[in-house]
Amino acid sequence: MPEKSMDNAMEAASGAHFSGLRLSSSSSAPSSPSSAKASSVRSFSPSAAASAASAAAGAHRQPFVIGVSGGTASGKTTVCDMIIQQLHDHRVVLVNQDSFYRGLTAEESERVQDYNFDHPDAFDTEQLLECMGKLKDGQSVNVPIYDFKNHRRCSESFRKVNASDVIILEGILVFHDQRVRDLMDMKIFVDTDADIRLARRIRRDTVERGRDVNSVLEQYGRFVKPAFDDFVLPSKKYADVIIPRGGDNHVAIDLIVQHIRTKLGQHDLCKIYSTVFVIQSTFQIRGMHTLIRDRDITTPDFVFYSDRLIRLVVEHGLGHLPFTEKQVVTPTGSVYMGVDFCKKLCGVSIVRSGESMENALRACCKGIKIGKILIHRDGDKGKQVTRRIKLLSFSCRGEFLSLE
Ligand SMILES: Nc1ncnc2c1ncn2[C@@H]1O[C@H](COP(=O)(O)OP(=O)(O)O)[C@@H](O)[C@H]1O
Ligand SMILES: Nc1ccn([C@@H]2O[C@H](COP(=O)(O)O)[C@@H](O)[C@H]2O)c(=O)n1
Repeated sequence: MPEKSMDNAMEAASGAHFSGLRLSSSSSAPSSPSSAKASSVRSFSPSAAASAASAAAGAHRQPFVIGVSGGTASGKTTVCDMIIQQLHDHRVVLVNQDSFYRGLTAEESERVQDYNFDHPDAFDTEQLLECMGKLKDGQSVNVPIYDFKNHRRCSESFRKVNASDVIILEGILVFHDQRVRDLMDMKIFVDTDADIRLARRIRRDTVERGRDVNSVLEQYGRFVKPAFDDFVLPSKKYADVIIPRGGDNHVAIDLIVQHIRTKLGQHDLCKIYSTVFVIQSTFQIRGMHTLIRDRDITTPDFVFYSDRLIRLVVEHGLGHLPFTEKQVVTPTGSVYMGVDFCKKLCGVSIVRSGESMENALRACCKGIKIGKILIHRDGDKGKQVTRRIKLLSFSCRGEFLSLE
């Protein structure tokens, strides 16, 4: 695995409360220097780097899917554009539910003023699901382009949408069908006053969609408002986040973007490196990370809280080691079906990097043998760096936990 990319990924995902560990099992002594830097605790194996690298190469990263719903002209598209703009360092694509409006029959086209474009049946939801499924699977898709002036899809042109880190699905009824909702990692409802929406709709439909004011008002009263009350508003309950005032609400959009960034960080890391485990953050953990980052902390406090954090990482790392089943008889005579720790466990700490973790490992594993590895870097800034590895006074067979 390219060491740098692993380090960078860790760094990017860390925030103030990240603790990572990478594991693999080995029964041979350490031999490869190439995987010797990156995380906090890991068992040492020459194959670890290779398997993680192949996981990185072959792994398909699941995109983060965001649904954005709300009434007509509430500002859904505007909010999506703002999110996309602020997530500029991620690949984000927008899919509009409008693209999946069904084509009208000749009869329907003749009496288009009687057609209800706000009813769930107006959309080809099966096609939408197929398209979203492909995108989630990492395939690119051709999305139809809808022509609002002529109420039909452009038959000869499509918009190619590539697989991406983030997929935003936007539309008045994207929360209506449970199968569509189930695709979403986050649901946003844009909540804008009905009068404002109607005013915007009149302006937009007359300027951009080739309508006259009368037809907009007629359609609004007959179909748009009733369907909003019957289908759109009831789907608001599925939203995780409700944004009042749409695109004017910069605070809400900032918070949403921050949340997506955090999710993408952890999401990516664990997907790319299948042997990376991220310890669940708690206020205790964040509190300790805050203390040790405070430049005014005293040395004894720094040591105390670092040790506590290290202990958590070591405990967590041990939890990923193999075990065997074991039964014991309790003092009251009942049988307890438990597990036994792995028998042969050794620690290897990287000199000047993992030694601070040795005490925690000793405290957790009675009598554990800990060896040391010295990694010597030759080379200068800007020049090629080679590493020489030296195993200092150690012999042990079994599971290795490397501390670095
Ligand atoms: N915060 C806003 N202030 C003023 N006009 C807005 C605002 N948000 C959207 N609009 C306008 O209202 C219309 C509908 O907005 P849009 O984002 O396309 O809504 P939706 O996608 O929900 O139909 C567009 O013409 C847009 O320029
Ligand atoms: N041929 C069509 C298709 C749809 N509409 C209206 O579009 C609205 C949904 O789009 P928004 O951008 O406003 O979310 C919906 O309310 C339909 O009435 C249309 O007028 N003609």
